[in-house]
Amino acid sequence: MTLSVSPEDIRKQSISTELKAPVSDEEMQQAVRTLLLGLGEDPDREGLLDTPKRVVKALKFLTSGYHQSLDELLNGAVFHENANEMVLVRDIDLFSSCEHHILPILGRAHVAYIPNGKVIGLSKIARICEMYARRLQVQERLTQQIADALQGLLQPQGVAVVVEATHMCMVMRGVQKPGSWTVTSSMQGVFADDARTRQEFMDLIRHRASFH
Ligand SMILES: Nc1nc2c(ncn2[C@@H]2O[C@H](COP(=O)(O)OP(=O)(O)OP(=O)(O)O)[C@@H](O)[C@H]2O)c(=O)[nH]1
Ligand SMILES: [Zn+2]
Repeated sequence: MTLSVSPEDIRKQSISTELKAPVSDEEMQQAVRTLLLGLGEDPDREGLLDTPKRVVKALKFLTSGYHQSLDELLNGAVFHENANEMVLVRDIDLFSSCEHHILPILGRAHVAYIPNGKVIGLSKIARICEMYARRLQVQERLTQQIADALQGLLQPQGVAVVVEATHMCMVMRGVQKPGSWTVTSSMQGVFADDARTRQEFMDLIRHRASFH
């Protein structure tokens, strides 16, 4: 199996800690301690003693997508197959972090493609979403990166990605609009060129599954 995403592209998908100024966990924890002090808290009270350590651990997990690559998460699960009907994985839960405030973006992704000789393991579609979500993001880029990854890996007839999400930076602070949510999409190939294919995708992401 040959991937059309070059090793160089795949390498660029992950940000190596070696390339960045090395910052120790200790220094990161000190920074959280400073934040706590700035908030008027006492970082030495019992409940906060381990908070710097916990915050650093949590943030590292929430951005662990920087250290993953498509190659690694795919584990070879691209198969030659003569399917040429739409494949859609719907309602993939997404937990990301906005790059402006480092606050949660909570939502769902719907990802479809029409194969062109190759299919991908279904779980890998959710893993691709997760890898890009676990970085500091804007919703538009997250949506585009998911679509570009599938396009690059499969050269399908088309890819469609819709992300529906609510941004805690717009809910809990700032403009404070709890009911608001944002829809972003990336349509490539036949989904961009053919209104009927795009409509079929839009209908499929709206219909109720019979087993629900
Ligand atoms: N396009 C886009 N904007 C986002 C996303 N997440 C957060 N934002 C916006 O980024 C903008 C940052 O604006 P600034 O004025 O620099 O920051 P701010 O003062 O915190 O803005 P407010 O949220 O309006 O209080 C805000 O309008 C956010 O709503 C995203 O995924 N995509
Ligand atoms: Zn934000």
